[in-house]
Amino acid sequence: MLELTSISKTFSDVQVLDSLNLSVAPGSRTAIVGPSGSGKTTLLRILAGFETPDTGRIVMQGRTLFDENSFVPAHLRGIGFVPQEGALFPHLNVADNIAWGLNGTRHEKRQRIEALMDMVSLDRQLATHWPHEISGGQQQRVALARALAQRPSLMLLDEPFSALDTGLRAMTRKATADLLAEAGVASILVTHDQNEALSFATQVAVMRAGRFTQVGTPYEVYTQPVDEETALFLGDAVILPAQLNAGSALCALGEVLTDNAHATGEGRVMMRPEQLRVTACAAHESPISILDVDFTGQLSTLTLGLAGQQQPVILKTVSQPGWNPGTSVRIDIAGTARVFEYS
Ligand SMILES: Nc1ncnc2c1ncn2[C@@H]1O[C@H](COP(=O)(O)OP(=O)(O)OP(=O)(O)O)[C@@H](O)[C@H]1O
Repeated sequence: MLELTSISKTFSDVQVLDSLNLSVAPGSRTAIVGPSGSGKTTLLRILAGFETPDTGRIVMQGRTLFDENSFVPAHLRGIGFVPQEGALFPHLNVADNIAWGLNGTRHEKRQRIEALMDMVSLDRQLATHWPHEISGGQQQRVALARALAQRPSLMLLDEPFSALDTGLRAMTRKATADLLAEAGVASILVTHDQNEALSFATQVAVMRAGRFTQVGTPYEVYTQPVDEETALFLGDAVILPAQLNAGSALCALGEVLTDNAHATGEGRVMMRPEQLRVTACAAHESPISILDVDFTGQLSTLTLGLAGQQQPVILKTVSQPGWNPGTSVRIDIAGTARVFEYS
């Protein structure tokens, strides 16, 4: 439903977006994730029509929103926008915030406001409350209802959950994803939180310095990241030098199957912590030992000394009894390791 082609943008000689391409399917949820300053908000503002790209083309549902000859202004794009922290009008109550920009008679507006409040699971009694009288999660729902009031085909969400605390954040995120799915509205969420991106989206676009380094399903980008930086950005990873041998590799943790049947020679392999099972064993059974344990409850961070490797391996994993500095451990690897750069 949305096609971006070769979108570039420069601010005072600094290239902020560099030839971006992206397809968004009808009713799908895309997350754009990347470190601060990578250009996520600029892209969202370009899509909304608040900013103009230098070059490129934006087509939504067969209609060209931007190219060298055309520019459709923000209010005619049929795109909803939920900014960071909701940005409600403080001098309007909840109902008037939602009704902002709605046409129709008083009665029609009232019915629509109630339907929208039901849609985002807001108690109708809150209609007369002021933004400062409701919680952060409720404010986000009002902002969402206000954006949905325009019946958009596409919803843009700019870090909309960042001000909420962890539990409420996950709940609001899930409710928003469900709601958009039910309404059949495609959405693009911008976030620097990789867990949020993986959990919200059906498609994740990883952004770095104005480029998409990878676009794929959450599972693809997490398990098959294109490079080490992307791997580490999306979650914890153990990355080790290895001797590759067409489908397997020998690294400091032992022999491991790889996802690359062709790679041979020197290279590097990546494993996610959940692939590694650490079991205490007798000293003669393994050359790997625990140098340090940081117990934080469900998870512990282990610093492991590996024979033949100067750098210790840091591994965050589910806590087990009997882990102490000096304990020898065996590591069993599940699944395949991802191969990076090989000669
Ligand atoms: N109007 C502007 N004028 C000049 N530079 C700008 C403007 N808007 C953004 N930039 C610059 O463009 C770069 C990308 O900014 P952008 O806000 O898009 O990044 P971001 O990935 O959304 O970051 P964050 O996660 O911190 O919000 C930054 O270096 C920023 O300083």
